[in-house]
Amino acid sequence: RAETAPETLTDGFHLLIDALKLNGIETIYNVPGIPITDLGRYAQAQGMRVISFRHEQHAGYAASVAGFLTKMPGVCMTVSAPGFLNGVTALANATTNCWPMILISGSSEREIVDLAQGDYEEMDQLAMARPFCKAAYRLNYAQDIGIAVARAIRSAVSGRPGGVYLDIPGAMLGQIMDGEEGKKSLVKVIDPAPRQTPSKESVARAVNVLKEAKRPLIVIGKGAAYDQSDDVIKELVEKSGLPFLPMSMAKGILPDTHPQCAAAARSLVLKESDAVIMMGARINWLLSHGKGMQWGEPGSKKFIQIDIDPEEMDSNVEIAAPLVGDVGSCAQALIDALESEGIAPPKDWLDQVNTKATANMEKMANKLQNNNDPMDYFAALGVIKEAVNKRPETILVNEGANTLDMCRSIVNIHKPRHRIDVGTWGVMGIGMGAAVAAAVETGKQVLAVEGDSAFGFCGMEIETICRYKLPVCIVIFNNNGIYRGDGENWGGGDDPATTVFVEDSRYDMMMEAFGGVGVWAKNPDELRQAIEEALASGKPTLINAAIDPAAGKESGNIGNLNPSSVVAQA
Ligand SMILES: Cc1ncc(Cn2c(C)c(CCOP(=O)(O)OP(=O)(O)O)sc2=O)c(N)n1
Ligand SMILES: [Mg+2]
Repeated sequence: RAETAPETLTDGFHLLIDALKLNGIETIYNVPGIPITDLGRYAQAQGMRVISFRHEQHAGYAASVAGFLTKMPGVCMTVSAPGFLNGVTALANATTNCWPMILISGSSEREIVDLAQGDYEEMDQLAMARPFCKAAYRLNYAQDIGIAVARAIRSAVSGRPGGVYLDIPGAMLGQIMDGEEGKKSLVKVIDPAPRQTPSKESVARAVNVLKEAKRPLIVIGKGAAYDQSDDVIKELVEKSGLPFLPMSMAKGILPDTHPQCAAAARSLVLKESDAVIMMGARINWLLSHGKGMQWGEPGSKKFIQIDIDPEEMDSNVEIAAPLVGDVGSCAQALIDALESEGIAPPKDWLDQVNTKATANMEKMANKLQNNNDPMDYFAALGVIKEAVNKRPETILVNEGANTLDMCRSIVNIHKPRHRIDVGTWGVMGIGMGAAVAAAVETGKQVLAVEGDSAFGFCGMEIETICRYKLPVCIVIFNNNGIYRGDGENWGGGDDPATTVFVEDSRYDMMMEAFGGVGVWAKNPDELRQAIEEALASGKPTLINAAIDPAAGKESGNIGNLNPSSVVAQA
């Protein structure tokens, strides 16, 4: 084969890039290193966007958020063993969130791994990845790249989306083959995530439940946001006249200011509703598994569940009307069926919900207009709320405990997929990877509202944000603590047991070190001014917002999940 003229030759490096590009994947989120450094260079040379991070976990979070935003698998590329393991956290988080992502990691040759002969960064990565993802494949031959990439894409986005691992031994990249043969070996995936329509019987069953309901509710989950069937969802909500409760990353499919939004009356609608449509929302810990006092008397409501995965049904509570299919197809089927049944909207119930929601919003509004010194969460979030209301195109990224829980209920979202947060796991450290992906994939301005502890998990990526000059404004709610410190030692003291950070840490100076704009905001007016300038300029900015350490509560709204010790209290 040596006599073949070089220009007709290809190799594993170039076939992998060709396969990704053939399937519309234009961006790789990575950390370069052996054996994938040249792969990244060749990808750039062939016009792909290669975004290099400081740690693979955040490259992986970025890839998974790209998957959530685009319905195409985000690609994270890492070196072997430690780099692969750093990416696995993001791969597992993507799978838990049902976001499509492909982790491509360089690896050692099988024959060395299987004899445990101690290769550079040797690890049986394929075996290690399997428990944390939807599917895992290993490439041994360059001619298989086309089919392997096709399989990885289809596994990532079909059915319930999730993380997929693709293991690429270094030697495979260097394998050569005839250029024409190589081209023929590539596969363009056809219809990787086919629409799945619900059966007529299942739709009729769901309509029967709604016919008897006096106080129905729609809970909209991030699965519905992912589905991008925004108009159909809006039509179902508005034609049915039902109140809707958006889960945090479903906010904005219909604006939080919509007259049927029940977010501000969450306790009322969960307790009093007698039929609940779960739309791309799983009944898991985020909804107390559908049990307990917040759901009213046991058996007091019937559940209709829309999910792409039939096995999700009855996972926590009995589902009276399972609707298996993609959100868009199920919503359309319900619209058609409700129209033919002529079910009247539950006007009295909606008025009751609206009255409660309006009263709660007024109560909250009064708390947001304060100039307390030191600043508290309410005042700081009042500024964030105004800023997003003024620029609804801004994509909000959010993590922390109080910073997360209070922001979720106070800051309105007006557009679909414009709020990205900690997802199903409640993982800290998602923020900077999410901010990079949101800016890179959409080109929009990003506002990342971070607890100071949460920021600590991903803070080094501000250098990545500055290096690519991304339109990201980071606001750190700096209450000097992972929560609030441990009470009696509040103030930092010299007791190492405290969970208090260095008081008044100057995170803003970190940003200036990388050429970004750094601001220390000590009151709502300074915070407002700094955010306004950042969103107007689009410059990478970090605003260090001083928050009263005594504000908020440990673990935000989920402190009840902590086990308690009887002995300690004795
Ligand atoms: C990877 C990881 N580690 C630890 C936690 C536990 N955790 C941690 C460490 C939080 C930080 C809260 O502190 P913060 O400064 O980010 O927010 P507030 O001070 O505003 O509450 S919130 C939370 O659930 C987590 N969720 N994820
Ligand atoms: Mg904090």
